[in-house]
Amino acid sequence: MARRFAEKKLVIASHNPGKVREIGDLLRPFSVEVVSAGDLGISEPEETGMTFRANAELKARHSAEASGLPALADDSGLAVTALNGDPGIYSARWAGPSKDFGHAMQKVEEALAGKTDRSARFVCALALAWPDGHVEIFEGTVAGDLVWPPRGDKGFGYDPMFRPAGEALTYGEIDPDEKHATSHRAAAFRQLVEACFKD
Ligand SMILES: O=c1nc[nH]c2c1ncn2[C@H]1C[C@H](O)[C@@H](COP(=O)(O)OP(=O)(O)OP(=O)(O)O)O1
Ligand SMILES: [Mg+2]
Repeated sequence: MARRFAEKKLVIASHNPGKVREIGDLLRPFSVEVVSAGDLGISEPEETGMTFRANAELKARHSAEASGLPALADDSGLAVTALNGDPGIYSARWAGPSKDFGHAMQKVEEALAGKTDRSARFVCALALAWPDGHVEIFEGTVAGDLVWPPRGDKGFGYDPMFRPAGEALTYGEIDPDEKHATSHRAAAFRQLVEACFKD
């Protein structure tokens, strides 16, 4: 049995403003006060894990220990089929220290040159850690394909080149509420809510 969340306050253990915004939106229906790791001055831990789950867990533990509050971390990325799952857990690192996703998307497009399979998926692992060391982890994915050139500025990261299956628009173009209903983050979040937040 998963541990239920019974506290009033939660740290969003992310330094990515796009994610903090999306996770804040997803948590809005639940009466929990949220604060981000950045707001609390918590450092960004080194992401030494080899899986999304391991990195989500280490980020959540780091913020829970630093704050004494439960903490929710997200480790996510774009897995491109023809690139054997790259950039995967290295999705943020492909954007370099200046977090330039125009550059990161260009790198993906260059790596895809000459390949016909443009399918990809976004993966999201969410880890909820309590200060006593207990952790719950959930994973979600969304399938789609990659367009070029990138389109739209409503999302973040690789959103402008990702078109979810069955959609004409990219995640950069669609309404954020629709992304929240269908994304990898939403899929992981539904499991988290089912296991930890529902009465
Ligand atoms: O919905 C998404 N739409 C577009 N791009 C996305 C999405 N979800 C993850 N991504 C890409 C960009 C992000 O930078 C990287 C995750 O890397 P990841 O280490 O998990 O996050 P991060 O370093 O940006 O922030 P933090 O670790 O503080 O939570 O994958
Ligand atoms: Mg990161």
